[in-house]
Amino acid sequence: MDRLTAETKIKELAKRIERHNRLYHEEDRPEISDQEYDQLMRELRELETSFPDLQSPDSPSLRVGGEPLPFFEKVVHKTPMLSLGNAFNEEDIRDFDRRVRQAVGSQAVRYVAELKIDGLAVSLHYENGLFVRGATRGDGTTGEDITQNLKTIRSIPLRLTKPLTLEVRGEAYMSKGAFEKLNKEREERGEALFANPRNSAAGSLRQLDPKIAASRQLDTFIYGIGDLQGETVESHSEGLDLLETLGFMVNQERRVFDDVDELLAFIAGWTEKRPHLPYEIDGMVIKVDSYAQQEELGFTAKSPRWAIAYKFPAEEAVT
Ligand SMILES: NC(=O)c1cnc(N)c2cc(Br)sc12
Repeated sequence: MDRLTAETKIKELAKRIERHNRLYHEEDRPEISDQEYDQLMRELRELETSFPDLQSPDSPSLRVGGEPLPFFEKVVHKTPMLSLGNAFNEEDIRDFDRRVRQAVGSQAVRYVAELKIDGLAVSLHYENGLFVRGATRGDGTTGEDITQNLKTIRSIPLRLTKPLTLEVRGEAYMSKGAFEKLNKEREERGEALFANPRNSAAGSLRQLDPKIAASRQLDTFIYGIGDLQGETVESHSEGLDLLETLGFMVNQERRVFDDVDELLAFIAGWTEKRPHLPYEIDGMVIKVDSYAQQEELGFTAKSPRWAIAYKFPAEEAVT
């Protein structure tokens, strides 16, 4: 096949596969069988193998994973990935609020409260709207390059809706349902079981063979901007809205609060509702919304003064 024909065929196959992905994953109304879908993917991968420079950086073939890596490269994060101070009760949250208000003086303070997803923290780097590198948190400064594994997660966009250069942070996780299904399959194969969804997500993403990550139902919630070129946002909630517009999966259970009592009621509410979520959370994250106030508050040696993690008490084991 000549190059021009191959280029046309690759574009046509990618378009068809993306349409069937949407029909299957988003609309739950597949039009072709798994075998027919696999055949389309085989044709695309064969052409991309014959003409590697014709593989688009957002090709659907990247979702199934390529060859295993010999090892993971190290990645230095553009800005360090945070670790958060912890709060364990209402008084700790009120102390946090008092410290914040003392530091910002008479200014009004708005908080954003979000669910603290129990998964594996990841950093995703995009250049001109294309996903180019993804890494684990590691020690907060240096992580492992798990780009090929992350490209198999469908909720991670390979191409953003705008050609921006930015670095975002989030959590890769496995839902409770996917975790139960995976462990059932492993039990039937006589394999060791994963202890919990977080371990299974971390274990899946730290495999050198990306086909393993591709075979696991992993998902993401993106919750932070590490570096942003070409756009300005003034607050964390505005940043989350931008992330959603760009095509990232941003958790909907977020709320802004101007009053600490309402914030505490929201936290109490999720303590009750937590077992009914389809994914595991281990607490709530409360952040000062205004970036200007975050700047003013700064960091301690370990973590930001403008955020705190409220940790839920350990869930009683379900007997
Ligand atoms: N929404 C958030 O900020 C959030 C959610 N889930 C998490 N596991 C974490 C961890 C840090 Br550090 S922030 C954060």
